[in-house]
Amino acid sequence: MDTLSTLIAELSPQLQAWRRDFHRYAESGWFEFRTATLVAEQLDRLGYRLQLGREVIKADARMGLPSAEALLAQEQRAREQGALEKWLPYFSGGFAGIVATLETGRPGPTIAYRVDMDALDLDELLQPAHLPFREGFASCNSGMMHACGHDGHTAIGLGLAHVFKRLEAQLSGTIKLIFQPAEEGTRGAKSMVEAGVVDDVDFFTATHIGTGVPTGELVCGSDSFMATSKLDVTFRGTAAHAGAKPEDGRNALLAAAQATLGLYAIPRHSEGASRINVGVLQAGSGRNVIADRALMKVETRGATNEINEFVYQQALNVIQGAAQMHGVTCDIALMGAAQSSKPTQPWVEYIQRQAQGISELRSVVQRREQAAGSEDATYMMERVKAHGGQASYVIFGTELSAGHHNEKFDFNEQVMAVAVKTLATLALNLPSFGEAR
Ligand SMILES: O=C(O)C[C@H](NC(=O)Cc1c[nH]c2ccccc12)C(=O)O
Repeated sequence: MDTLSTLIAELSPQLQAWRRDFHRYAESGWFEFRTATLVAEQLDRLGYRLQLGREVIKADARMGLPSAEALLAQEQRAREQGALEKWLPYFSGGFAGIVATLETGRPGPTIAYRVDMDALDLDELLQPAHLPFREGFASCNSGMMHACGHDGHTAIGLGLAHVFKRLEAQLSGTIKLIFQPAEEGTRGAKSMVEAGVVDDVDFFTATHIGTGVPTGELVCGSDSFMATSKLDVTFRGTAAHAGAKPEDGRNALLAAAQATLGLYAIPRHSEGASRINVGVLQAGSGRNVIADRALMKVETRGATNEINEFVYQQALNVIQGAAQMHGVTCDIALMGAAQSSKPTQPWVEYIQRQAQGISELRSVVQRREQAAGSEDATYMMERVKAHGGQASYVIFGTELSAGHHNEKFDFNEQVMAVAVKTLATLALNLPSFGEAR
């Protein structure tokens, strides 16, 4: 066995232990306080140069930030669950982002890896049929569950940190490990980009596990993420007696209902796919009261930024029009956004060549069209590309016990070792980038 394989074999139980710990203490977007302190501690012990919190997250570029009270309550919850006091102040207030840098001292490019750390707003299934429950690592935080594999991504990031440190003598240039908060709802990446974390990156790779890709398969360039905008809309009207004085009311419920139908009537676009979804609609307070308040959670998507922008602008018109129709006000808050992006071909081909040497991978696919999902890593990819760098988004296939964002979601943990091995190889062989195939 070569050194890398030996190292990975030694690391495997640790990958599982990290993953299970993060899974058990699942933390939703902007609440990743405990997770981030444990990650920082590991990286610090290994000797990485750390940039934490506000240094890597631009405060006013954060989207969909929970209330200050919620952030404070969750920080306290994290403290009670073993968050490390030493690191907590850096992340306080919704700043759980980390960039760990390894300068090898030898000339060479900067290669960066991005993983995300957040859980979903979902209750995990607490029944013996579900392996995480059976084995005692189901989420102990109600309404928060790692149902998209980010617990595995975080463990993979730590695994890479260990491997690079052990094989430092074989590396050149600079390695950057980026641990991002709040990917769900596409809220966190932009704030890291605006803090400049990828401005010096020559080669960038974001990683996901699962997403329907079969076990043992690697997609080297996940294609065509949709641009997206996430909106919270609040309609405010006037409550009134529904029998005695309905004419005094200003009906927020009707405005929201009207807006919902209008949103789904936004035209398709000749140049590519688009999506609209009203995922939440809440209104009213009582049967005989004209509803004075309504909340809508909406998302738009488009195959290109332009198509998403078209849907988004139409959506604003529909919402404002519906509000005007019923004499109510509307507040529209942008809660998240992502761009469309495609990986750069030379980097995809390099990843493919490297992956062909990884015996654990049974199938290496150059590109795969995404099934109309979105990802805010696209902000990082586009920034790297704008500076002349190379970027891709890779997917390591793994068997799943249920689909992503489902309360029975779980993955085969062996995928983590395969991912660490493949991703580490990209940096170890980087001097061969650009060589003839
Ligand atoms: O827009 C978001 O909130 C991001 C979220 N992102 C993902 O779910 C990641 C993802 C992208 N494509 C797939 C396909 C299957 C599972 C997961 C994904 C989405 O598209 O709803």
